[in-house]
Amino acid sequence: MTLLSLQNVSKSFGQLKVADDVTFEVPAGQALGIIGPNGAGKSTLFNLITGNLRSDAGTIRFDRHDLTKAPAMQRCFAGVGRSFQVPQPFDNMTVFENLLVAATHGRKAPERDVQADCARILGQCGLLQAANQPAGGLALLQRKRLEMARALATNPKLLLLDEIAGGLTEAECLSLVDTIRSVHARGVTIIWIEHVLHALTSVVERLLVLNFGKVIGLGAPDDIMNRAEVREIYLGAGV
Ligand SMILES: Nc1ncnc2c1ncn2[C@@H]1O[C@H](COP(=O)(O)OP(=O)(O)OP(=O)(O)O)[C@@H](O)[C@H]1O
Repeated sequence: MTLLSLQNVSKSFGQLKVADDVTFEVPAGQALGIIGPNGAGKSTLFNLITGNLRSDAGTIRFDRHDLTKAPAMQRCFAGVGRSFQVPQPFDNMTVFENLLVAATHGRKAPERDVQADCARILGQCGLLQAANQPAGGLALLQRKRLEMARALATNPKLLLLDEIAGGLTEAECLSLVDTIRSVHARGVTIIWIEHVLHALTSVVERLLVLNFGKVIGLGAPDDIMNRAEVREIYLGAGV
């Protein structure tokens, strides 16, 4: 079953076309990676899927519903969850309280109904020890984990991860990859924008390449990375 489908989606900022006739589908249960140079329009694509930005043209369908014109909150209720490139937790709240806020608002559910699930998500994301610490005191890896945990607290069918491995050491990155794998193994569909390629390709089943807002490749990671056009655009001429 197709969970997410974009048909001919376009978006411009003035003269700059950041999504150019983008069409692709993501089957339920799959993990898709998105790569492309800086400024290619990757985060903008997430903003179009989540409703933080409205597309100029095209159709966005999710879980059999047309969400093209739906506001961000409605898409969250429908099951679209996301992490942001720069984590922005509520610094003065504890880690657990951060999850409760995401769960109660993201699911429209009373606190008593989401507490147990928030505790489970803390465990899954390796944050149980930090549950009662203020989020503002967390180191980068834990902030990234909290960013993902907050998205999971909304109970998403589709989880969008925006450069969640950026800035981590190799060991931190590998531990985060393990967590992402465990989330995927529970059946959550994932779209992951990432520059850390080895982390990305160790999780995703397909790669989509964006350049100047256009999809220039979509397929198995090995096939995509072996294409001359992709290597030139993404890794630099002559690679
Ligand atoms: N709200 C906005 N108004 C005007 N231009 C914008 C806006 N948001 C993004 N842009 C521009 O759109 C282009 C695509 O930005 P976007 O953040 O989607 O790229 P990206 O592929 O995610 O890049 P990176 O890998 O550096 O995160 C960039 O040139 C950016 O400066």
